[in-house]
Amino acid sequence: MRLDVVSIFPEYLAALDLSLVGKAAKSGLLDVRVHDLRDWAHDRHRTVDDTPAGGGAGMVMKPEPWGEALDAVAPPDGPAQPRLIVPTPAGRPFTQELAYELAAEPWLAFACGRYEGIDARVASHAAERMRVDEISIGDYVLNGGEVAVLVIVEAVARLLPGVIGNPESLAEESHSGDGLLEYPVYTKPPSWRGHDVPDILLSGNHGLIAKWRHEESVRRTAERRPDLLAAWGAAVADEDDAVD
Ligand SMILES: NCc1ccc(-c2ccccc2)nc1
Repeated sequence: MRLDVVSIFPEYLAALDLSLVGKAAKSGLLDVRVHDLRDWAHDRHRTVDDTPAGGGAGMVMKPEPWGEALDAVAPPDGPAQPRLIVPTPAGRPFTQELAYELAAEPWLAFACGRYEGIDARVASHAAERMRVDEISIGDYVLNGGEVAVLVIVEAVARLLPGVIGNPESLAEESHSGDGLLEYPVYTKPPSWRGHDVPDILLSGNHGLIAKWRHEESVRRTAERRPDLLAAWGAAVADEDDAVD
């Protein structure tokens, strides 16, 4: 997979050289290219923003540098086009399902907005030649899209074959397998500062351990994410109906 990121703070994306994503890049599983939007701002001050049309507070990112940047990253007459991801509070929610969808793409490009956002014509013009997804990683406002890109890239990269050591661990995670939150995990020592590992986990009875873990997932989901529990309950009911 090729990943391009365009930002006015390219150094923010240095984290992509670390850990899991960094290893995937070094092993050739990922081809990560970070670009400075100001390389396509040609005035003396390399200006990338201007006042909002219609007035209002803050500044908006100008379309011209973005248009040139996207043309340079993904030439319009090129053999292929990337799927363009634009992190924004106004986007559709980023989910594990969408992470799997993006992990199947050969080429992703990320546009990191700053200020009040990017002139809307950048996305609509790009959509004339590439798929454009405006994506939100949650209902809060950041100062820019870079942090969201790090979140999306990590969630996607770890799904790529060969990136994480044990693919089996993907199945038991929260938001992956059965739609419930993950059960609590423990390791040694059996007792630590007066807190003990639940006895069942030391019993060696794998059937009872699996039952306890499922019950803990259901308990946690009910406590923290009743929305997910409702969806899980409906899915289980559908499965039961299908079997009947
Ligand atoms: N859903 C998280 C998120 C993503 C992007 C932004 C953002 C803020 C300012 C400018 C451009 C993007 N804020 C929140």
